[in-house]
Amino acid sequence: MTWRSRLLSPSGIAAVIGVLLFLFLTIAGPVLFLAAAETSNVPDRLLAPSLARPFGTDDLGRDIFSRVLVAARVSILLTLGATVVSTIGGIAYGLIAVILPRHVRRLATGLLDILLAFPWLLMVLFFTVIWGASAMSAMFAIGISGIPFMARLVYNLASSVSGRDYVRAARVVGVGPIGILVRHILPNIANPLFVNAAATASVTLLSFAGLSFLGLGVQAPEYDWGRLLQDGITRIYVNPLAAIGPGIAVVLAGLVFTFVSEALSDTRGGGRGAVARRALGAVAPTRRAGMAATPRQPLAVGEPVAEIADLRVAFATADGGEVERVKGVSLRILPGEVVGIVGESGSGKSLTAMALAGLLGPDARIATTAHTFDGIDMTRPLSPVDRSTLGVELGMVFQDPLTSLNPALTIGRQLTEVPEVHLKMSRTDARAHAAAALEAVGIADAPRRLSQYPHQFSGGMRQRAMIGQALTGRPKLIIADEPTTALDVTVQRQVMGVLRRAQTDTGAAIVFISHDIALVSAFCDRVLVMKDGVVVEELDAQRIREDATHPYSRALIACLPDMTSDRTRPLPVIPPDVAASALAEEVGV
Ligand SMILES: Nc1ncnc2c1ncn2[C@@H]1O[C@H](COP(=O)(O)OP(=O)(O)OP(=O)(O)O)[C@@H](O)[C@H]1O
Repeated sequence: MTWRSRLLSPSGIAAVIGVLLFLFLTIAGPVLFLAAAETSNVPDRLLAPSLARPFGTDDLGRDIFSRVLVAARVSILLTLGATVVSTIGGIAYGLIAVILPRHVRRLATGLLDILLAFPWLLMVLFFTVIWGASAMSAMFAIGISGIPFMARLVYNLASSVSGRDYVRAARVVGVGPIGILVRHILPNIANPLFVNAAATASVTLLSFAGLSFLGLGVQAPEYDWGRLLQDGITRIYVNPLAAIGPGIAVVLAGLVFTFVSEALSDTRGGGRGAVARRALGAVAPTRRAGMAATPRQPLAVGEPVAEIADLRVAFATADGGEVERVKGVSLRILPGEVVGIVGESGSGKSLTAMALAGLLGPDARIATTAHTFDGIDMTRPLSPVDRSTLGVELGMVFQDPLTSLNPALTIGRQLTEVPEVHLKMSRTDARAHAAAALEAVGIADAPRRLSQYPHQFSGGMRQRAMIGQALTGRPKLIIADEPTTALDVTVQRQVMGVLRRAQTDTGAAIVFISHDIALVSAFCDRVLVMKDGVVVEELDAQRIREDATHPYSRALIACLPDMTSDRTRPLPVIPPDVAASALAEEVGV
């Protein structure tokens, strides 16, 4: 839903009217109503409600309605102040916790959990008692007591985003932790944070009213709605409106905060986009001292563009052990070569490809005897120059472009990153370059499309935009991890055509991962068949039917229908037990 349609919805209109009303009261209330609110007029004391004085007068003859209007400024400013304290504190704590090393992070989240288990109101009372009863100390007490809740929310949201493909991809091209947080994580969690902050504001308002009512908030002669409530409660049986009036103000302001929170929720590209735009300056390749760039030399004839030898990838198990998911895979990709990897789900295809790109997370335990990309030794810590080379020469196309394109940034912003940051182009040149890349993958009206967000693209267009992103550099290798699995057959053909054209235009090598052995053999030069973390067979793509000898490869091929297949019969399936025992014999695992 766009901002426009949100604002025109009933809750949007209510939010706008409410915000304008309370804004007016905050600015003009004390100017317009101060005289009636604060001038004592003893002959008029304790008057009953009337048209002229809707809530009656207090024991000094002051108009209670005017006092409620004047109190709006203090009540709302204190509420906003406390909300800002808890929001900023929570965002800072939550985001810093996400980038801490694992053990310190556990401590930080453990502390949060302890604070969250502690009753919130007790914490507020604790701080107000320590700092003394005043409006400011109440504001900080409420604000600080709200930090753990906000920090937990930020931490959870940021953790869920930090594992996304686009964050991993940003890491590999050298965006530092602060850049990742500000540019890729914060914009994607900003929307729920805004919503939560607005919703928290109504609770904060009630807390202020409560504290002032208890005599721990705003002190006389100052007054907010809570204090007025306290003054009126003593006469509740004589003049109920003296207490109900300030209560109505609290309820109305709370409703406005709730409407604002509803209007903020579910808007795309607005709140998040705004934060993203403000954050654009945060993109910078990480500079690490003491790391020499690998000297750049053209590849010798026959030298692979990427190579990984005896790759083993393991993960820790809950019982403290380790489970190996990739068991000694070796892969050598020559310039311009198209290599397919097929295998059942969980056979280790993606792990192998991610390891090749240096994109596996810190939870993966990786061992290799050699790992190079275009002459860069990937087993060493990479220098900023190496990372820049990777950003320009390595393209990734993932299965789900919705998780690999950053939803908070326009397509243009994402496609100009490599030309601007790594190819050092000016913003205008980078945009023209990105538009050309979009056109190269068959997206019409590219300049306009660059200003759109990923959700405004169809699935096939998003996938083509991902391929276009790879083309904005000078790709030597494109890793396409099941790029067509989520697409229907027609769109699948278009995307395969675009990938093929990208390969012939740039001369890049491609590693193409799929479950679909027919698709892989039609597209690739060579096919690796994987099962249970092992490459069980390597075949010439043109001759897989003739050359396949391994039982698992033969079983995969047997599942393919051909001109002689009886279409009235169900397709054969690979019996798991038979295949497993045959494999055990074959590969000795
Ligand atoms: N971060 C992780 N932690 C623990 N196990 C993991 C992790 N990532 C992958 N695995 C496991 O490693 C195995 C291989 O995963 P991988 O993603 O390479 O499979 P795949 O062959 O690409 O499968 P699919 O075709 O379904 O994507 C799977 O059993 C998976 O559960």
